[in-house]
Amino acid sequence: MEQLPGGRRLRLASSLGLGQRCWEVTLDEERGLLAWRDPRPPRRGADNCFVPTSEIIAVEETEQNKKQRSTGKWQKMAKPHAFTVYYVKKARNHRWRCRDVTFWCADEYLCNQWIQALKELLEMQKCRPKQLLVYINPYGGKRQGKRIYEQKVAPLFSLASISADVVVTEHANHAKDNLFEVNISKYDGVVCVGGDGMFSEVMHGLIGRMQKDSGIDQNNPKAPLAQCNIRIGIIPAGSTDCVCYSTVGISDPVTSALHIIIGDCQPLDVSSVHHNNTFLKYAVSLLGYGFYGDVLKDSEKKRWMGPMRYDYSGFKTFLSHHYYEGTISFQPAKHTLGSPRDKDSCRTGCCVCKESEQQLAEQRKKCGFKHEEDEDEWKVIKGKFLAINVVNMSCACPRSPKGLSPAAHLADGTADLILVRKCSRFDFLRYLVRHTNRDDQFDFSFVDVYRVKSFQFTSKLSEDNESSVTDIGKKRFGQFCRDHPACCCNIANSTWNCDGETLDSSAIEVRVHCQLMKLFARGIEENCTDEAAYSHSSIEQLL
Ligand SMILES: Nc1ncnc2c1ncn2[C@@H]1O[C@H](COP(=O)(O)OP(=O)(O)OP(=O)(O)O)[C@@H](O)[C@H]1O
Ligand SMILES: CCCCCCCCCCCCC/C=C/[C@@H](O)[C@H](CO)NC(=O)CCCCC
Ligand SMILES: [Ca+2]
Repeated sequence: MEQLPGGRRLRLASSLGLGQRCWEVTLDEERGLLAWRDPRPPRRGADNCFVPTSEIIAVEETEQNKKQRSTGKWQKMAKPHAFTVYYVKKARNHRWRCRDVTFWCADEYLCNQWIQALKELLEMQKCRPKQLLVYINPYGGKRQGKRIYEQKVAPLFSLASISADVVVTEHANHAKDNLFEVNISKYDGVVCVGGDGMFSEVMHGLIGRMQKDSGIDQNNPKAPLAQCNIRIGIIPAGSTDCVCYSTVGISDPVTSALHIIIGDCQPLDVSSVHHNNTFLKYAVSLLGYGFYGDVLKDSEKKRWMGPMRYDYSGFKTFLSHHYYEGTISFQPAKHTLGSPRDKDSCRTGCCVCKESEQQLAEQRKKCGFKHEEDEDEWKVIKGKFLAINVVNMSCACPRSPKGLSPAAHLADGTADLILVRKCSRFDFLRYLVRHTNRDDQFDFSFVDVYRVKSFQFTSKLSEDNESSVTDIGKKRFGQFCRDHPACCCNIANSTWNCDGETLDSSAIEVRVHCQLMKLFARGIEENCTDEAAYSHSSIEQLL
């Protein structure tokens, strides 16, 4: 074993037993890799194996009578001194699994040396959580939250020596209210088991608590908000699971649990939504008026259908083909790199998001948390819209694998504003189908997209009501289109879909807060399988 001057281990290399043969096993702290290689000349199927030390989940001394994971049979081990390393194995489509490998050592001293070196390495990973607060929504999605946590997640947390205080929610807002009361400093993170609605609850609890503790008035739409540094982990068990899918690349409970265990960190933009100087909600994925608002409103009555309710209400809303009149004002994002029509998407280590992080740090240095007057120009658009979507992230989900705005960034301080103007049913269907395939969904004459940092909307109905509150005729005719009774123009307002929750007001004011919170995630990885991420030559070098 080589030593660093301070006595710290740099490289541990031994010949250890694995299966029926001896393998060369190397732990290189400097390169952050554990690798094992069959020293015999390569043959088909035989391979070098390696795992980044940051992706080791646990190391355990192996009991002499070890139950073999693969066969489930009890097998008396031939050699008495062994240790097992549990690690992340990256499979296709961003799916992660926990795998283990058991190495046999010639003597107890060598075995302990390896266990100690690996345990010290794990101790050095300071970003890993030790104590978590877990909220489970037993009624989200297919109502499997409790089972998913108990069978798939809790065993992994205990393997990684993470302790968890678990709350199974008894009613809506249970988690949110609870977060205002708990001793939050006790925890290294909060985990929600459920869908986007459950995530939204936990996020509101944490951001709200943070503002309360910092004396910030959430009702002031211009107030700079205090960043929330405690990370949230999402174990997907909902109907859409858009936040999980867009930040991890898959909606899979085991994958998410492993991102939590290894302590990943992904900053996330959050939009604040206000009406008349009153705080309404925060949003991280979709703020949708028109189509997505109407789908949500209809689907809420059909919760008993589970995730299928969105297909049913989506179809119904599509047939109704309502459009809505209103005025949109927005401030275009000027200081960020990138545009919604970019071909490249936000990926792990995204340079657009990094640039925004630097700008944010500089701005904080310059004016702290003081509000800086924003003089940037506003653009105004009036029109008739089938859908108005404001997305802080791509909104990729299993129904729409590249999302509503494939090039939107998770942490650049901007949102993409997508305006779908009145068009034929056939054209709207063509647009919706492009949510599900690779074609450019902005390449339509009736679709416009802008990257914005703030946004306002007023419906024609509320403008009319405000400008002529005494016009009794208008009020009496309420919901009907007097000019064209057979058309799809809806004099009633639509509803805002805010991350899957409805908003009470149609007139809203939205501001994007750059990187207001953090998730246990790393964004979507470009080369997601181990084989793609590490070239064989770099492993050859190590061994
Ligand atoms: N015990 C509970 N009883 C009833 N409602 C609850 C309970 N716990 C949480 N909720 C509420 O249920 C709502 C929906 O939950 P969740 O987001 O987990 O599932 P979903 O709506 O099926 O999935 P998605 O949001 O991904 O479409 C949340 O807004 C949350 O506030
Ligand atoms: C003929 C083919 C048409 C196919 C159209 C498929 C379009 C799917 C796009 C899905 C976009 C989801 C955006 C995310 C929204 C979430 O914040 C929200 C809460 O979970 N989910 C919905 O509102 C649920 C919205 C579900 C809409 C159907
Ligand atoms: Ca963004």
